[in-house]
Amino acid sequence: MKDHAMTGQPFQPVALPYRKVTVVGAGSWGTALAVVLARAGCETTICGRDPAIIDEINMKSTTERFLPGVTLPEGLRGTTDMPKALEGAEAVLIVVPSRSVRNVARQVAEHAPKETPVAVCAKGIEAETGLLMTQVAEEELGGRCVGCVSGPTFALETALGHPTAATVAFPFTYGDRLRPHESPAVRLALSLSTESFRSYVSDDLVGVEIGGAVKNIIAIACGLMSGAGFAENTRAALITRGLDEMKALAEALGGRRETVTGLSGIGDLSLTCSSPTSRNMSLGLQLGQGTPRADCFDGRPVVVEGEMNAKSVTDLARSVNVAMPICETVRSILHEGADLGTAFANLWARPIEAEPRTMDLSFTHPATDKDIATLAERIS
Ligand SMILES: NC(=O)C1=CN([C@@H]2O[C@H](COP(=O)(O)OP(=O)(O)OC[C@H]3O[C@@H](n4cnc5c(N)ncnc54)[C@H](O)[C@@H]3O)[C@@H](O)[C@H]2O)C=CC1
Ligand SMILES: O=C(CO)COP(=O)(O)O
Repeated sequence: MKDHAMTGQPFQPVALPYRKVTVVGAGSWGTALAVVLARAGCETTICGRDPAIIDEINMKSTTERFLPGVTLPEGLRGTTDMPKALEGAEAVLIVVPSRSVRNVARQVAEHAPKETPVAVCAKGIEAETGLLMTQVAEEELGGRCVGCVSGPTFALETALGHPTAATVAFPFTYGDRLRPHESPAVRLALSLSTESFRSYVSDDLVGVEIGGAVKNIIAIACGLMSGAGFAENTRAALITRGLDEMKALAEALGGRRETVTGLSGIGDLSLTCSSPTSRNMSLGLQLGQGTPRADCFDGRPVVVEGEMNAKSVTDLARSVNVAMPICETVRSILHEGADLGTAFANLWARPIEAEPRTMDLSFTHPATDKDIATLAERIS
């Protein structure tokens, strides 16, 4: 690195924030991210498919369904016209539920400038393919640079300006063309920087995305157990062992262990497993209390990523021989008709294992069928 001619200090390369960004997806998280971008001084367009929501954003600067009580920044404009929204965009954020990412990425590919980087902000694994969201988007986006934004970020708190931090992940190198300071991660992190929103950068897309996909399932597990009447010991055990499942899957897929201890891993896991604000935790709580699935959230359709992802994540884990007993338990309850009490009693009665799991040891658990039945009875 060259020294600065005047000061003799090492020359620091300058990265510039993106100045014109389009957010595709006008739900809670898309709008909250658009709020951050607009507050950071970025020319921000939000592209949604529901004209009533977009009219409310443009005419009243509110979106009561998604961010109740928030006044949106004046500069934030909404549209349902995707080609217009993507015209001249320097960066694009795709913020729709994971099951819609492929479809939306395909539309973005048609209309966004060829060089525009795209960050996917959904948390999940594609059911049909087992691909990460960035891999799904990459398949559709014709060579554009693809990354993601993830972290412990409840949308409403973010939009209300509560101090929040997230990780922006993109590749740092492209062959020998890009250097870290030229990565879209740094430029987007600068665009996502305000007095209350702090961005970190990473090039470990696998580690970041596995964190986001797995934490939702563990949050459902925590909700189920809290709803069934158990307390903090149980939740702490599920969070800690859930982190171990996250770490094992991330590493098996080529992610880095230290990423899992960052914002997108333990950060998001601890947030989502600790608060009924989380839709995933809340679904678990309601089911654990015995509410029928159709009556959860008063019958409103709500995005609960962990529900479908309990299946896609465990399918992926099975394909790479990673044991994820908590996620498997949630899957068995949500998708295979397992009884909540019996499933959790069996989870607790698994053979004794070593911590960390890299030590390959296991012993038979002394619990008898009667012990398991007694615990199952307490949970049901
Ligand atoms: N709400 C939150 O606090 C956070 C959510 N996320 C993630 O962001 C993703 C989106 O979640 P939310 O915004 O909360 O959901 P939401 O339910 O609030 O909004 C989803 C939006 O996506 C739109 N959409 C769905 N399918 C579409 C399609 N095919 N084309 C165009 N628009 C489509 C819907 O119309 C809706 O506006 C999820 O993967 C979630 O896990 C991530 C961080 C925080
Ligand atoms: O991802 C989130 C916070 O980081 C939002 O969690 P829920 O989808 O469970 O509400």
